[in-house]
Amino acid sequence: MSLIEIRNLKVHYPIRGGFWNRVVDTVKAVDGVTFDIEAGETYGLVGESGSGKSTTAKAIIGLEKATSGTVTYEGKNVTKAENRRKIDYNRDVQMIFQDSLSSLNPRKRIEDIIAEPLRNFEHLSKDDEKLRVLQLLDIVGLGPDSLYKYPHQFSGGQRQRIGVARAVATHPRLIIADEPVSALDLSVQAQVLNFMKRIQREFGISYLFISHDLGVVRHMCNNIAIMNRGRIVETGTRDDIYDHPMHIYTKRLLA
Ligand SMILES: Nc1ncnc2c1ncn2[C@@H]1O[C@H](COP(=O)(O)OP(=O)(O)OP(=O)(O)O)[C@@H](O)[C@H]1O
Repeated sequence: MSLIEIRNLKVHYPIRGGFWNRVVDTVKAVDGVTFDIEAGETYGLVGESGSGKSTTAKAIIGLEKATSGTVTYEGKNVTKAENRRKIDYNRDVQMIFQDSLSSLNPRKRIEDIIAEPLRNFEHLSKDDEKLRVLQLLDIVGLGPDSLYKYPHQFSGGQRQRIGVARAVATHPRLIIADEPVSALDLSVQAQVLNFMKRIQREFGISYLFISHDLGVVRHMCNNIAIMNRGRIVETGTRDDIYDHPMHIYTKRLLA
């Protein structure tokens, strides 16, 4: 059994228009996507802008409703919100976003931002909570003086580390990282990616790693799926995809 199994997942958006506001068309953002992620691996989801990567991620974590298909986590069907609530899914599966400035609440101090998932899922005393937040900051290489600062007081790379600290706060099994380094300078990208790898080794986390950047994916991922127009057109190991691409779309991406 894999950690998570995605089967024939579809997310279709109705487009409404005209005087009666009827459904005039549908956007098939995700149109029948199937893949598995094993415990401890980094699974890459690659494709151009608009191919449906983010929508796939949101449907897996429950930010977007699946039109059809299933998501099975440790053998349990978590496609519906009520089933996700029954097990620890919302604690076990966390997300890191591309744009840390808009995904971190600008009015909250770093202490509160990182403590938020702890407050939702664990009921720690004030002292224990602060200790955990300090440990998490330390893990991502930030000092105790960060506690009382606000997101805008950090660089993009530091903010991404704060996003990583928040994501690992509840000891998740899977982190969905949607273009986690795309907004960063090359030198800072490497730093954040190496952090993510270290945390993966230390905590035994799996990643669903979403990117349009094939260099970054090659550095990070064991298995890769290539997405185009809402569908997966090719899957394989890193070597399969980079050394022997089969699909014309994959060849084009690599070129
Ligand atoms: N709420 C929505 N309503 C209608 N269409 C949507 C909605 N969200 C996404 N789409 C469309 O679904 C398609 C897939 O979008 P998605 O954001 O998943 O792609 P992506 O591969 O993640 O691209 P990017 O890297 O640019 O975010 C796009 O054509 C997009 O315009």
